[in-house]
Amino acid sequence: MRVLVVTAVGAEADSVTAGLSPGVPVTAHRIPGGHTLRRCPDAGTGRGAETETTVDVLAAGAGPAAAAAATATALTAAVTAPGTHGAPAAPGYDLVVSAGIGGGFAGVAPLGSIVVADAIVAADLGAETPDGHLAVEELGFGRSVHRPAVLSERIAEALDAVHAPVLTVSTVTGTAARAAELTARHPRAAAEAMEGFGVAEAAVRHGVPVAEIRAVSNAVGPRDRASWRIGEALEALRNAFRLLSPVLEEEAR
Ligand SMILES: O=C(O)c1cccc(C(=O)CC[C@H]2O[C@@H](n3cnc4c(=O)[nH]cnc43)[C@H](O)[C@@H]2O)c1
Repeated sequence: MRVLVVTAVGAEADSVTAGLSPGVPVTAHRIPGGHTLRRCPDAGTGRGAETETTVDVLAAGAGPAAAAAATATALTAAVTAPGTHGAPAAPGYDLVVSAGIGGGFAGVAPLGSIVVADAIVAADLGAETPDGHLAVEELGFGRSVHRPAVLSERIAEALDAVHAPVLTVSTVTGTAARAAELTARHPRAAAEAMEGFGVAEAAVRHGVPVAEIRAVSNAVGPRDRASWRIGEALEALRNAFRLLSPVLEEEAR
């Protein structure tokens, strides 16, 4: 099984690789666009396992556009032989995972908890009107929701995670009013982050199932950067990927 994990920043990618391949050196592979894939060989139980699970981890940059561009590049690179254009040369990825830290909605996802998306929602894609936000579906073009891989439910269970919608925003929520507006529009939302929908757009266009896993570093609401618990969230992310390993291995059988 081949899995691509896309984070925003290097610190998140470090947590993912540490959880998947503790103590095992990862190798670096350059792909177009100036990106580097960190390859975790034998992720999963590895060492003597019957099947091979290879996970590539990519720090794509922050925001949905950077995430979509880098994910599409990695997905294309996986099936394209060097020096050719469009010739399938290798089996591509079986799963793409958007992962990192995120904001948690009050009463649903506390600091340090893990959220696995049951919907990946572009919460600010649409139009603002005097009567409120209109999603692109209501405007008659595009889509604002991607449904994650069926495997997400199993992942949520294994990670003891909240299984609920994760919103993708281009601007981190910084007021109680904005948090309330998002909650009114998406009452089941558990977390917000900035990349999931971009990763999903690329994955869906390549026909690859997608999942999103977030470790909660801060509450969604009035901006208070001093209260962000990034270290704890990165540790929760590492543990989540430790728990994910056997799920991937089981899926590969
Ligand atoms: O400063 C650091 O050490 C550090 C380490 C790891 C990650 C960061 C980031 O700033 C990551 C940015 C990334 O985090 C997501 N995020 C986190 N909280 C929220 C939020 O409340 N609303 C939206 N996004 C959030 C987001 O995906 C960013 O790309 C720093």
